[in-house]
Amino acid sequence: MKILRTRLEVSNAMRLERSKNKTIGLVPTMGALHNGHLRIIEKSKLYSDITVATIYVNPTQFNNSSDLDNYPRPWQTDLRLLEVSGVDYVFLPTDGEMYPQKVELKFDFGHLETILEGKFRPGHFNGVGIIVSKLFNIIQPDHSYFGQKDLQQLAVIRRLVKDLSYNIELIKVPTIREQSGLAMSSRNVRLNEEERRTASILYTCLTYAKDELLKGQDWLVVKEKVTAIFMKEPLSNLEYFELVKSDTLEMTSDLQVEGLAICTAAYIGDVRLIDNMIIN
Ligand SMILES: Nc1ncnc2c1ncn2[C@@H]1O[C@H](COP(=O)(O)OP(=O)(O)OP(=O)(O)O)[C@@H](O)[C@H]1O
Ligand SMILES: CC(C)(CO)[C@@H](O)C(=O)[O-]
Ligand code: BAL
Repeated sequence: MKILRTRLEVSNAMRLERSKNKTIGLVPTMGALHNGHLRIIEKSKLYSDITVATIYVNPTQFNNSSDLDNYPRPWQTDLRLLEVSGVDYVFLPTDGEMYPQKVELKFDFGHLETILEGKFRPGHFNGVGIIVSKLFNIIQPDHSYFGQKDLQQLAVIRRLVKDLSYNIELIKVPTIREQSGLAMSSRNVRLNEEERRTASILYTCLTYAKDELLKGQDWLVVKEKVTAIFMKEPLSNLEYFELVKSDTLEMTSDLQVEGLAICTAAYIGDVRLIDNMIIN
């Protein structure tokens, strides 16, 4: 595994691989790697000839400075995990390398900016759009891999690829969970034991709601019951629990729509977690 720290090192390495007719798979991450990331890398290794993982905690996508300060950064462990998982290259840039100057560019992702994560994390998707475009431009991958856990992020990036005519195939990897159902997430390391037990409430409510909807229960009734479950749990604070179209993320309450998902975000203690579940 080669560690690349500058844009120049990346473009030289990628030029070499392309001259050998290798396809390039990009796995963007913010580090603090877990089995969700490792599953994405496995998928890339199966489908792309060369796998490039990136580790960069992108400041422009954080709408909350204490979230940025507290984001875990166990780089040495991450590098060991990447080495063992057989990644070919890891790009580990500094802030100066990614942002040699302040970016004032603004994306407009339409309704995706005003609902769910877009609504609760103002500016977040603009920052994601900026960093993902930069990574696409620097690495120029054939394929890029993203987790289903960040379903709205995937919809944003799908739009970015279309709107900016990137010739990149996006590949979605299903959510990997702990035994309790809790979706693996780098922020889980900030949960204490009691919070970690409580955090499975997201998965429990998603599966409960899915079962109820599949039995034909009305969405608004289900949502009210789930809200009541969260209200009874003092360590939790529900931000949203919404039924959406899984490709565009538009909100709906129409169970006849094909391709539905439920998306949720909640604080457990002071850690904000997100999750989602495909319904049909
Ligand atoms: N449990 C998971 N299963 C599958 N993919 C995941 C999972 N968790 C994260 N990913 C994906 O890994 C990629 C990198 O995500 P990131 O480094 O932000 O990790 P994270 O666990 O989502 O961290 P956090 O949610 O705390 O920011 C993204 O495409 C994300 O969707
Ligand atoms: C795609 C990403 C690496 C961009 O910083 C981040 O949003 C993430 O880890 O999901
Ligand atoms: N995994 C999503 C990145 C973020 O929460 O900022």
